[in-house]
Amino acid sequence: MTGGEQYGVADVERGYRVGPWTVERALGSGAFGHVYAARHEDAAAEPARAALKFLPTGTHTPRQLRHLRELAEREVALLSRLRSPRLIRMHDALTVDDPGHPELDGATVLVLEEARSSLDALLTEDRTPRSGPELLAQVCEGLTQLHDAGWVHGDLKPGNVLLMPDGSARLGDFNLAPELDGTHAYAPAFATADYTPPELLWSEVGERGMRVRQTADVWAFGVLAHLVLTGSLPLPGPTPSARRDAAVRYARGEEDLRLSPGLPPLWREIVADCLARTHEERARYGSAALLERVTAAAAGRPHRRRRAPRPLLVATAALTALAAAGFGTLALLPEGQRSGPGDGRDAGAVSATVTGPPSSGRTPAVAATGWDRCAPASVCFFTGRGGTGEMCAWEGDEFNWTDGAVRCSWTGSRRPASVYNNGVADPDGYVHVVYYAEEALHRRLGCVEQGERRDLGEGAARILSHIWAKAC
Ligand SMILES: Nc1ncnc2c1ncn2[C@@H]1O[C@H](COP(=O)(O)OP(=O)(O)OP(=O)(O)O)[C@@H](O)[C@H]1O
Repeated sequence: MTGGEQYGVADVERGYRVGPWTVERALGSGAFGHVYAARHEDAAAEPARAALKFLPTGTHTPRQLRHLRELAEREVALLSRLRSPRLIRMHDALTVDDPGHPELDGATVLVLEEARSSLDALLTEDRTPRSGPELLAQVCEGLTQLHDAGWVHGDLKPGNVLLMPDGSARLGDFNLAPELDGTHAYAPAFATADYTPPELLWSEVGERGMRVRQTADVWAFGVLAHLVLTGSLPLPGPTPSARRDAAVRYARGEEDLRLSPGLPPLWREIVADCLARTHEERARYGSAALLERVTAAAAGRPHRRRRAPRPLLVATAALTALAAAGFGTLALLPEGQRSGPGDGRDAGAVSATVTGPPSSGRTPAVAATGWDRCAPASVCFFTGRGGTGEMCAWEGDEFNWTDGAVRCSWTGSRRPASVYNNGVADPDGYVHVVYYAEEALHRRLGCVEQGERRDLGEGAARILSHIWAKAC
């Protein structure tokens, strides 16, 4: 056996026995522990295999010893109290009783379910894995489970995201994870610089440790998401200390955050919100809200924000009555014209278009012309200039023009010639509209601000998707 790293335990040889477990091979090591694959002496035992994490003890100064004991206790406390699908499970915690090996004697050994690999290893093979979005959703689920139970992870990074034999992700490594005490928790000052939020980079470490909050994990998740989706860290600089300085300049408002252009549009606002400058800004999104947004982005659809409610039922009912009376679907028709019922045109766009809220005092769309056909809270695109011709309108979060509940049937053959953003105030500030030449928000063409009416020019390209945005 040889000595470990600064805080590590001694390396453990193949065949070493702890309780019923026999060490087979090394799986990985971190700043504090070495992890080994092991098999149970009873092949029929459940589980028959496990990962043994040896946490250090032994040859350290009393201060280091106390500190190391705390790390082990923290991880055991969390793992024995929390059982959630996205957190790695602990089957048992053992203590090595081996006076013949003083460097191991007394070490705490966590008997964990065995992962196949880690996100760190996956990113070494493939900088932007196809499974990235799905893994991020699972990581976010793990964080939410941890946060809901009142803990902070405190060291979220690729090495601490474990990949199971079925390819799914679970969070591991909880020796820095503190339990909340009110709004804060106290952790040892040992987080990884690239994943540490700016406010903790200059935070003081008191008697009880560093005061951390769950928004520290939200920042770390933003860094992780940027890395997994683009292959690069969000803050510039060739070394961790250069990136830490960049984080400080950013937090002071001296620099803007420049996210990689390779970051998919659906993820940009999520990552930007996770990497908001201050704890307060990040706290606006609890982890449950973050999970909703991340799950939607991982599924390739924008998050359905709660936009100002509109009486869609009323609109639809009014439309049904109009259709029954022979007026047909109106919004897709040239201005001022009607079609017969059952002409196969898109009713989804109509229901969001023809009828304004009763409180708006607008006349029904049958009488409306031009821009006025565009109901409040909607964005409307027209085949003619100045809001003339056929119109497609959306008020919700449907973003593809050729699939989903609201479709624009003429977009295959014609380009929009004008647009009106009749957006209303939105609690989250999503009032502008960015539009794209391709489905799924690819190839940005332009942006129309709240209240803006505009001709799109002769050469306007086809538009196939759009999204409500906080800024143009
Ligand atoms: N349950 C497990 N199954 C398989 N491999 C594991 C398991 N737990 C940890 N590992 C591997 O061992 C490495 C180190 O584990 P872990 O991160 O828990 O140790 P640590 O010393 O606390 O690390 P850190 O430096 O992140 O604090 C991980 O990156 C992973 O590769």
